[in-house]
Amino acid sequence: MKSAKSKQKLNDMRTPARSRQNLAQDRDPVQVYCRLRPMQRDSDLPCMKIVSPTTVLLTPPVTAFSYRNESNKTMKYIFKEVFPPETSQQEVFDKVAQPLVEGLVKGKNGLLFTYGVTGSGKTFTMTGEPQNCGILPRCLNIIFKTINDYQAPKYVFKPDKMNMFDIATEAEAMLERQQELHKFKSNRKNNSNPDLAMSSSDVTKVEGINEDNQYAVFVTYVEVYNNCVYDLLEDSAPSKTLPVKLIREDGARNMYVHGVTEIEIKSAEDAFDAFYMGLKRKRMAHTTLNAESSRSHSVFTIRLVQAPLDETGETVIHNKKFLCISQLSLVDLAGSERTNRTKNTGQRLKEAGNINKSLMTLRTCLEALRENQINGTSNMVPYRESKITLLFKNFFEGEGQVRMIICANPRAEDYDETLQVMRFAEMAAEVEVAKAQVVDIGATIGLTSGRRKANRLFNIARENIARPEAKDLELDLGLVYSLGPDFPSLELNSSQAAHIIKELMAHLEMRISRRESLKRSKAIKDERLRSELLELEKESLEVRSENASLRGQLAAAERRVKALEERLTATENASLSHQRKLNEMTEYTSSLKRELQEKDLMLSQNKLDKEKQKKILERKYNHKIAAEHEKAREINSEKERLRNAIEEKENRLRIIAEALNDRGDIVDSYQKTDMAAQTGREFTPGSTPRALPAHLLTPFSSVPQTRETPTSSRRGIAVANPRHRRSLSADGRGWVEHAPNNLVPMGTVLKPSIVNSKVVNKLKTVKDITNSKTSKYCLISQEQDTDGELETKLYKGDVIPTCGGGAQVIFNDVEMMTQFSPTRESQSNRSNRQSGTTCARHSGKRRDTACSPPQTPSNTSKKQRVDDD
Ligand SMILES: Nc1ncnc2c1ncn2[C@@H]1O[C@H](COP(=O)(O)OP(=O)(O)OP(=O)(O)O)[C@@H](O)[C@H]1O
Repeated sequence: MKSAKSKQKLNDMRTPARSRQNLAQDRDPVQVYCRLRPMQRDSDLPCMKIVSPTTVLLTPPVTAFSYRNESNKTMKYIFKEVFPPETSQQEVFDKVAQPLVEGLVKGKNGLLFTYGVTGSGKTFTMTGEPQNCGILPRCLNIIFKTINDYQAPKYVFKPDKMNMFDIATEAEAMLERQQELHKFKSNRKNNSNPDLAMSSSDVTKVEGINEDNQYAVFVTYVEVYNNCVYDLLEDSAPSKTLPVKLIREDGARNMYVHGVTEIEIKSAEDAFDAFYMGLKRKRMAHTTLNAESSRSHSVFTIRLVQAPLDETGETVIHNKKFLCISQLSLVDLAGSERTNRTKNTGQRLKEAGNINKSLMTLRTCLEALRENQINGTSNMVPYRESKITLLFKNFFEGEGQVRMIICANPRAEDYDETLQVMRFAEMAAEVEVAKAQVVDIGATIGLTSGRRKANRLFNIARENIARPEAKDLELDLGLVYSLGPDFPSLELNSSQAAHIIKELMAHLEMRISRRESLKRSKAIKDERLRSELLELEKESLEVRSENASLRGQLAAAERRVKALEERLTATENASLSHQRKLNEMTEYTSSLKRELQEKDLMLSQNKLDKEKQKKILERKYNHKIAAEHEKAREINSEKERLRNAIEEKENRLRIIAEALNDRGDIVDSYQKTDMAAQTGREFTPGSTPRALPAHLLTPFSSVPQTRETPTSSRRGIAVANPRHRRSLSADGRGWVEHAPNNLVPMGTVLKPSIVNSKVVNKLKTVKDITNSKTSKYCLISQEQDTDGELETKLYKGDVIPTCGGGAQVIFNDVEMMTQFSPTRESQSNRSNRQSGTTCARHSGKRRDTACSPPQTPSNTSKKQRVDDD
């Protein structure tokens, strides 16, 4: 029984180039070469110059975009080697690709890709032209030249569709070969392009092949077009669209194209057939820059399967664990291009976008790898963002050799794109890849080397012995089972009979003893053989039972794998649709974001406008408030002034009232006389009294009392003097007289006469009060008192505009006019008087009513002004 350690060792040997995250391993940088193509026209100006076998200078022409935008310096780029335009295809192959083929044969993985601007010679370098073939045909030629003598019969190794290989028995392989022969005869297709093939005499072998192994070559050819993988070797009608293939990870964490057609190739010609068939399917499109431009990345992969021969050196060991699979991927990347220069539109523009995006992802991946390697970080490398990088993942994370040929067109016209390519190359050269280890599996499992050679010699010898002319050959067969030389002559003659018999006896004795010893040896060997056979039988039984249980496990595992595969396919489909949805949502989100940004912009603009308006309004408001304050101050000072005036008047009135009380009886006669004297006629009802002294006619009068006049209130009231109308009613400001409809007409001089007023019976709209003309408000009401006398009240106030645009009325005056019937007995001490009208004004809390007894005839109204606070 093998230990787990030795099993692991075998596993490692089986896949020498599988991914291993052993960072401590030796590493090699990605080797970057540069190949300049010849100039197309004599008139073309160059922008590149080779200054040494490893260095080129890149000088910006004045027409270049970068000339204007960046410092127009000449840049120096160093490569592993720079190939001038005159370098032959063979030279490029020898320097770049042959070491990769050597590695392939020794079991190492290799990746070679051509990178450059469209039309720079990538396809020329990779594929070449008729009679001047490129790297790919040369690789195929040299591989077959090298392994030709060591190839396994066809169909011994069979792809298991999961990136691994099964080993068939010789009989199974033969059956398949016969079936293929039958099929081949019935529908033979010729895909080959003789021009692409090379004469095998031109080719040399590579060194380092292990002669104790058997080899088989398999090829796949896929293209990555618009970030989808297509199988170019798929057996389908050329007119049919190829299905998209998925990239998966196998058990050893290697990426592979699931379900890709992997063709076993037995000669370089077969390989060209396959390649040419794929080439025909490759999408080509015309662009303005290059008439035969590749619109997709194409990946041609050569897988070399090798298995050690058994100890006889005759057949391979039928154990998958001992298989060594190495691959060489030759990648012709689509050209990077500036879309505005190619003038592509529609589908071509989309292709260009996808090409540039995948190249950008390749660049990003290499940058991330380099960062991780330099800084010891383990940042995620975005392999999954593009199919081409996902497919290359193993090369960068596992072991192997990665080489890149930067193809450049030295003409000045291409400078801007070439500059980007050079920067990419500079960066890629700093990425390191782990070195692959070479392992001889046969030696590891205890097989001696030279088995194939020994077997060949043995076969030659056997053939030679079988030949008739070989009977004379003296063969040293070593220790063989023989009883010795032939019997001596048995012819007896008398003279020598005794001697002959003696000789014969000796010979027989020798033969007998020899036979005995051979019998003993045979018995020992029989015994040994028996025991070995028993041992083998036992082992065989164990193996058979183990085999049976393994078969059961395998069947279960296969069922599981199938179920998992189905689930995986479903998940991948779902993932694809999710990815599509995600893309749509991302697009939608970004459009929403754009909208949001626009709205944000508008909002901030509005906000700014509003803030501006707010500031203007604030300024206006502050002015208004200041004006209001000013007005309030004015009103207060006016109030103060009026209060003082009222107090003064009150004092005077008090004095007058006191005087009137004291001299009540004098007044009548004095008044009559005085009035008669002034008017020169009799006082009649309805006439206007005019002759009262000025200081008594009005409380506002400032005329001093020069002579002794009675200070009776009766004398002081300007009952009939129209000049002494109530000042507030006649101040000429805009009034609103708000009076009921059915106001009893007074028709006397005491009727409130308010100039510049507007009479309304009903306040219909706010504008009745809130307008620029109205500043005073007077509400008139009439009612009968308990004695049935008519009482008219005038509530007066100031109309003050409010901040909100309305108005408030501050009542500050009440004027009352009461009509006394001449026939009614007054309860007061003036009850003997016939009739009269009193007038009172109220304001604030204090109500100070003083009704003078009527001095005038009954139809004359009498007005008295009582000023309050
Ligand atoms: N080193 C060279 N020597 C001679 N001719 C060359 C060389 N390199 C390129 N050419 C010619 O230039 C033309 C364009 O080359 P090619 O098709 O290889 O470009 P490309 O980089 O593969 O373009 P694309 O990316 O568009 O496929 C071809 O006709 C080819 O023959």
